[in-house]
Amino acid sequence: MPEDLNVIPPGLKGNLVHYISGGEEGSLWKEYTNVRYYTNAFVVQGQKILLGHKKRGWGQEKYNGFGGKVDAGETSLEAAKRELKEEAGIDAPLEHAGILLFLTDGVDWAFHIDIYRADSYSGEVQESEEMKPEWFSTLPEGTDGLSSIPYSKMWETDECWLPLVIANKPFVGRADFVGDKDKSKPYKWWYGVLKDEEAFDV
Ligand SMILES: COc1nc(N)nc2c1ncn2[C@H]1C[C@H](O)[C@@H](COP(=O)(O)OP(=O)(O)OP(=O)(O)O)O1
Repeated sequence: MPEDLNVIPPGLKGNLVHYISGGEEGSLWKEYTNVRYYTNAFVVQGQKILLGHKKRGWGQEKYNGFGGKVDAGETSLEAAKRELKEEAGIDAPLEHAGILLFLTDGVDWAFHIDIYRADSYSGEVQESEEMKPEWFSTLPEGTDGLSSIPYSKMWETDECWLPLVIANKPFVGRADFVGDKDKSKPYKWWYGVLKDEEAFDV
């Protein structure tokens, strides 16, 4: 059956090549009135990716990229570079890789997360108050003594889009969660690969 490329969820736009979706049949996307802007950055070097084990706050004990809120007066890219420096101690030539929209219970706003990636960095990777950085293999079987990406210790559905970051394919996606904070579970999700970066137009 051909894909219906007009099914992009509310809050996203893009020039789609293909998508994946899942969740409870017949469930609806949540309504939201506000958006809060965040960043999340990944350094990918050959078959290695740098993740951080979050030590406090939202997503504590999960592995993730490095990022946080975009402060007033900052661009998203400036915020991404600042957060990478604060949380992992490094500078990197970050490039925009994707946009994610996450909704969860208890708030009437959506997380809009600009995803960035870089193939190189400068400085020394260092643990911070917020994150403990750790290299993982991008290969499912691990490589060079590194474990594979610990998807079971990450936000659910990360497995849908992190391979796109690694493969450098532009994407947009949305996941709506139900339940309390860090214990929330996705009930509906959708991730689409875009033809080109210009298609990021949310
Ligand atoms: C499914 O939901 C999420 N999945 C993933 N992979 N990442 C998420 C999700 N929801 C939020 N995030 C990311 C976005 C940011 O990178 C962090 C949260 O940022 P944080 O709350 O730590 O923001 P800071 O500005 O660093 O906070 P402080 O005020 O504590 O410094 O998680």
